[in-house]
Amino acid sequence: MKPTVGYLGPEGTFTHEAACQMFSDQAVHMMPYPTIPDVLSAVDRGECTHGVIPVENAIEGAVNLTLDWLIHQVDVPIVGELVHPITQCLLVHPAQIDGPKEAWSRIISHPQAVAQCQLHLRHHYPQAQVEFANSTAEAAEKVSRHPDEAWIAIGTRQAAKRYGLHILAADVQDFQNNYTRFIAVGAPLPERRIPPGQWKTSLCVTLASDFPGALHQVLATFAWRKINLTKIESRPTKTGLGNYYFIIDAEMEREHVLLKGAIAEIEAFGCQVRVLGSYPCYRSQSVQSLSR
Ligand SMILES: O=C(O)C(=O)C[C@]1(C(=O)O)C=C[C@@H](O)C=C1
Repeated sequence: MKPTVGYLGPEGTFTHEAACQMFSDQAVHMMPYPTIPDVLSAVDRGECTHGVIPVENAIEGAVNLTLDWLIHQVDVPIVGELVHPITQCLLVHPAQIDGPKEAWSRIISHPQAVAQCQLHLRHHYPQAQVEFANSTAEAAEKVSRHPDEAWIAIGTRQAAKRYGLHILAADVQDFQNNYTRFIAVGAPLPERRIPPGQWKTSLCVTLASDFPGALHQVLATFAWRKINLTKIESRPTKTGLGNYYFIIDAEMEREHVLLKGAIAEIEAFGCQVRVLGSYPCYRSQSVQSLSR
């Protein structure tokens, strides 16, 4: 049976681009879901073998919804990562392109996309109201259904094609080098033709309470073994003010003797460690040929 890959849809999202890249070497069934929790729940209850969701953006930082759902709501391992370039485009209905710049009344997109372009939007469209959507492609699809409205969606070039929209401006994010890290969750990823750039293990560490210097101690455990950490993020445990988990990404396989030793040492001084996944990391090749 073909693997089923759930992703944050509809077709034409950045997540869709990332999912097509991750599974470009094999026949899979692509299944769009309207929200990140829907993707994760579908994998958790076995409706999909895999799920692809965003986890971190170079401009806006962590996608908290993804982290919180992985920690609190589901038990699905991270099995792969893809770093994918993000080019934000302003997409409008072809019936509206001749109007004056001041006439654009609404800008619709995913909150992450709006945040990545906020300076551009303030400068060029200060009059426009912002409306949030579940994804950039959902916004594009909405604009396509309203030919009489002077609305702008922020999204992908692929969404312009799929929903018959005109690209008013491309590359409108406020900073160049805009990349998003996407993760695959669920069953192990089939081997890809291109070798991974690196291997990471994501850990969720709960510090021992009333232990001065606990975080320092945790970090020292990695430092003296020379284990490279690529990210550390704190998220509330949701049990009270000031209580946090630390999500730590280490550049090493879970089975490596040094990482096993580090985890054992952290647990020995009273902290809890949950392995969220140990996985290969890839970079996007090209986003031109996305046809699934
Ligand atoms: O809405 C989309 O197109 C998505 O894939 C979501 C998402 C995100 O949540 O970060 C993905 C990449 C971009 O950073 C903007 C939006």
